[in-house]
Amino acid sequence: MSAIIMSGTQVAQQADAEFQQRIQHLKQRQITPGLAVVLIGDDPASAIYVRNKQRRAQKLGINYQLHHLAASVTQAELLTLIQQLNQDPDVDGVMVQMPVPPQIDATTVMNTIDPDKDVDGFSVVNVGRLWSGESGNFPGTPRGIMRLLAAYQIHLAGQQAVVIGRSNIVGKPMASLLLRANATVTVAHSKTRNLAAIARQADILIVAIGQPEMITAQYVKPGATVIDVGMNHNAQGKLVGDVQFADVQEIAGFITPVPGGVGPMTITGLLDQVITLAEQRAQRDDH
Ligand SMILES: Nc1nc2c(c(=O)[nH]1)N[C@@H](CN(C=O)c1ccc(C(=O)N[C@@H](CCC(=O)O)C(=O)O)cc1)CN2
Repeated sequence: MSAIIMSGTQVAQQADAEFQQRIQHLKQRQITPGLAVVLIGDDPASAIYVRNKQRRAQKLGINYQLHHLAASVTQAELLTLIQQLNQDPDVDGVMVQMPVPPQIDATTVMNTIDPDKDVDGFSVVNVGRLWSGESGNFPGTPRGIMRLLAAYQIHLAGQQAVVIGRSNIVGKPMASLLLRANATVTVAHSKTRNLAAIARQADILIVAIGQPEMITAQYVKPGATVIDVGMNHNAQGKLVGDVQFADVQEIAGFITPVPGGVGPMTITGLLDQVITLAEQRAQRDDH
């Protein structure tokens, strides 16, 4: 039997309907959520992702600022811009699109963004909040995946979850959010031995390794939920995930497609976070 396909596109549309209502409430109180995105250089994939964010944010009535900087921008120039955005009362969330060019130290940049405007949740303050179970800003992709799992009523408590990939953007925060939802979590990576055997234990398998179509049916337990975070171009130039979709959909219970799976949910996770920050601003105004 073929897996149920988890449509990020559809769940993102449903989320936008909820976001519209939340934004309407804010606007009744003269507050418009504000998002500032900093894009450095001309990486074609980043340009597509930023355009997708802009389209959705503007459709919802979010005040969207794009700061497109030259690939040669200096670290000092970038930090000056971030400090200006930190001070701007109309900006609720600030993010710098990754990856950044080699002269930029991404860690310093992330930790220069005010933690309460760090909409990506990449700063050490928000990473600490995430792992210590506090509320804070958490990265968009794992947040979006949690919403997608909830939309398809995938039970998490007590389930075996295996996250393949240990990046700060996806793997580590994903593991933390699954742990917070009471899943039993294993994080595997490029040095993991017997990867297929470990992956086959998963009721929920999250794959974020950046290796086109590496995960075949032999890595998947029958009936498992498979979430593919990969976004790669294969030899024919086609956009594919880290999972061999045609092969794995024959064995999985649920599976995300690429495109139309995790990508739209990443933007949903981000927009949810921006609106939440604007709601917090409204609460502060009340006091
Ligand atoms: N500062 C950040 N940088 C990056 C993040 C992030 O969360 N914060 N994540 C990724 C890129 N990303 C968000 O920024 C992102 C990736 C993919 C999509 C998306 O809409 N994908 C579409 C396909 C798009 C295409 O045609 O290529 C889909 O999957 O359907 C949106 C955002 C790295 N950088």
